[in-house]
Amino acid sequence: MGFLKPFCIKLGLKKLKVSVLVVGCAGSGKTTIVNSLKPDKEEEIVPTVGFSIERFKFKKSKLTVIDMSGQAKYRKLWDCYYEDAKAVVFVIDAADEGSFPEAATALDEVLSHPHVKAKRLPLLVFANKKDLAKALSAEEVTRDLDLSKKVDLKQTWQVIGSSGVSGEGIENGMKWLYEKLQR
Ligand SMILES: Nc1nc2c(ncn2[C@@H]2O[C@H](COP(=O)(O)OP(=O)(O)OP(=O)(O)O)[C@@H](O)[C@H]2O)c(=O)[nH]1
Ligand SMILES: [Mg+2]
Repeated sequence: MGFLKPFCIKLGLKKLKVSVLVVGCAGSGKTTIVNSLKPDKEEEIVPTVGFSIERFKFKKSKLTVIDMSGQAKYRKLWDCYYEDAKAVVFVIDAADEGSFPEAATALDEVLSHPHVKAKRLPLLVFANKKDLAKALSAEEVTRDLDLSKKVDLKQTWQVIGSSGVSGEGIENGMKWLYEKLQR
């Protein structure tokens, strides 16, 4: 059945069930992005304590999204979820260049985790808050964080400009991820 599964999913005979891990620095917009994907959107978003698990449909897949807190005191928790994850979403506040060094260190830690390396998990980076005038573009974030050097060439990755507030770029990013997950 293993080799038939991708065909069954493509034909719509079987639903893709995947777990996606959402990480990034505190305040970068992870929960706002996850919330924008949910059919029942929450009015008020507060800093995540520890983590939050959300389950909803995206296209023909059933997504389990693990929205981690970016606060330093909860960072070690991220390590507990790589094993089951099928993809990683890393969110950067593109309007806060001061947060880039911390984001770069956090991303290095993600990419050097044994499960992420061994499974070559697809990595979607949201250069978030693009609605703000001072936000850098996806290309500028890629350059400033030296992403092409950081990410293993064999690992599938993409940087997409997004706004958790307006929703811009999020659907595109998720579509990209969805295509990678079907393989
Ligand atoms: N302008 C703008 N503000 C955003 C955007 N995304 C999130 N925010 C704001 O940024 C703040 C932090 O958003 P959260 O979604 O709580 O950030 P988080 O990454 O989940 O933070 P932690 O849970 O603490 O790790 C909130 O005030 C959001 O309204 C965006 O795309 N544009
Ligand atoms: Mg949060």
